[in-house]
Amino acid sequence: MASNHLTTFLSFSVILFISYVAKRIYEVYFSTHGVNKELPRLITPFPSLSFPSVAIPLVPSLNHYGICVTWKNRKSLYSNAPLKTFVQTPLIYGESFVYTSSVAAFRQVYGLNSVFEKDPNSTGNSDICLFGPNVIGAVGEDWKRHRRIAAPSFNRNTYRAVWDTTTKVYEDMVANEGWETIHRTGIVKANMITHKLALFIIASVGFGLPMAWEEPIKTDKGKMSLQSMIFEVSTHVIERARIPSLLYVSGHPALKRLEEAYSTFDRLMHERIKEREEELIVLRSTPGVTDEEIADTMRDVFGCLVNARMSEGKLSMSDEEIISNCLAFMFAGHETTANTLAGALGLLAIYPETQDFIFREIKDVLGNREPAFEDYDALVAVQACFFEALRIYPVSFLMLRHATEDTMLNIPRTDDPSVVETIRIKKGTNLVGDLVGLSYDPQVFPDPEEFNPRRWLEKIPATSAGSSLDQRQADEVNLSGSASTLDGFLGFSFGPRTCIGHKFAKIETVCFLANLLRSWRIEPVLEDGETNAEWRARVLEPHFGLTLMFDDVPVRFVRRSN
Ligand code: HEM
Repeated sequence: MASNHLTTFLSFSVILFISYVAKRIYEVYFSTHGVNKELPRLITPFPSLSFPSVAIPLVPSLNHYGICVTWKNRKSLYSNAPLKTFVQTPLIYGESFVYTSSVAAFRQVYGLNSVFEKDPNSTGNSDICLFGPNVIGAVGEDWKRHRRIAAPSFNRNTYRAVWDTTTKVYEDMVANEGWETIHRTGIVKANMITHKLALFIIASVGFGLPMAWEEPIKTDKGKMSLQSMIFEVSTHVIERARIPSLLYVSGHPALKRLEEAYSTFDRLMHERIKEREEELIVLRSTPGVTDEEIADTMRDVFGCLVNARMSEGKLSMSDEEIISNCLAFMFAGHETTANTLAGALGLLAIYPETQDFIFREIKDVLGNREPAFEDYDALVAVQACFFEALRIYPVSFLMLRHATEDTMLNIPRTDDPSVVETIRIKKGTNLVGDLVGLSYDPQVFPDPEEFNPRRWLEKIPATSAGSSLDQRQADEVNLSGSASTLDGFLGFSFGPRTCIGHKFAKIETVCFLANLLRSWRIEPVLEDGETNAEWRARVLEPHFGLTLMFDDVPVRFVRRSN
């Protein structure tokens, strides 16, 4: 009797297995993958943007490159793709994804009136919304509401605060690290200082929570310090979203830390919303106080959100949504800026002549005075250095969308750009904007592995930090489709959902680089007999999560004599 059951069970399992294999074979080899054209295909065990792909160690011989498929294959992925578009087809599990690195396709997918949308349930989007909807994860009308309320927070006052705070953090760093009087520092982990910087700026300019360069992990009352709390919250969003709450009772130290950080963050944010609202009520009822004065008091991004919410009425954004947007800014603004700047410092270390070129520009612009916010515009080579580092390391490397209706993409052929071909795309198809593919396209960026900030010099638009558009105006320009995005530079995306913090990030990095490079030369810390190229391959090979990241980037700062 028992053996009969076993035989039935086994036969049933075999039938299920064969049906699954047959279904996979059909899907892999005979389905259209949502497109009407025969596009080059990359067959991998799983989709790159899926849990198994991230969890299972890489096996390049089986085409299992995980989430860094585009990085690992950046020299070859599009060599047989005349439309700079291919289909990734997973063999074992999951749906196909269409990848494109074509600038023309980017403009259609991310531009105005596109039918391609973010999927609010996709990995990353749903995680980042763990406190509630926010500007990163929301779609449709809900996203418009978040963006409309959040955009005015990114204005000239904010940018000035970014500049001033960055200068202060730089000075704190030099004083606290004991670099004021020395000629040559010890080994500096560039990624550590850039993470600290980015965290401080977002905490201070974002939430009005200034931090000190040296801060203990615990307060004297044994509680987590502000710095540790913000660091924990901004770097462990995925873990917080994914780890089931039941596991927290295990009392594992890492989970305890996470729980403490998130509950403190939640409590602190609620308290601060209340404080800010009370402050605003007093201000608004004070005779003679102008809107400008109110805006000036509510200078940080968080204050602007509370102010905007009060102007529009409570229903416009709940407390949870304000907190969720703050988490979104912390997440989106911390790792991205820190890793781009770490990459820039690493590249500058191995390109001394580029450093000298940038140093000469800084000297020409500033002479011997300190850099000021108004200098941003003139520091073109420093800006170019940032763009080039972001091109080489596009931290936000994949931008996922799905087609909300049947649509098409018109893409010029690489071998004859006068011939434009149409790819019809079915509703529901997943599309990935591949920023690594675009950044390493030799047609757009000749000699793409070369760190060459000069390639951007003529493309940097003549707007200044002082006179430039605030984010609301920038949004309007983007919506009108006339944004003067640097040709081919889409590291901050394009169109209505372009990065809301792009100027925030640029001003922070340009200010930091201008301060650092005017006083110091950066050198790589090489191992015995190591060349700069070997150092680059060892140290500047990124790894990948929701963003592109670096481990230790060991450099040394040597004081410039003039
Ligand atoms: C080097 C630094 C940065 C890079 C490379 C970067 C890149 C990007 C990219 C590519 C997107 C579009 C993603 C997509 O549509 O799938 C984006 C969106 C976004 N970024 Fe950034 N970002 C940076 C810094 C910042 C900063 C400093 C903030 C905030 C303080 C920020 C806040 C956001 C937000 C809120 C969005 C979502 C906008 C929306 O969907 O309307 N980012 N960023």
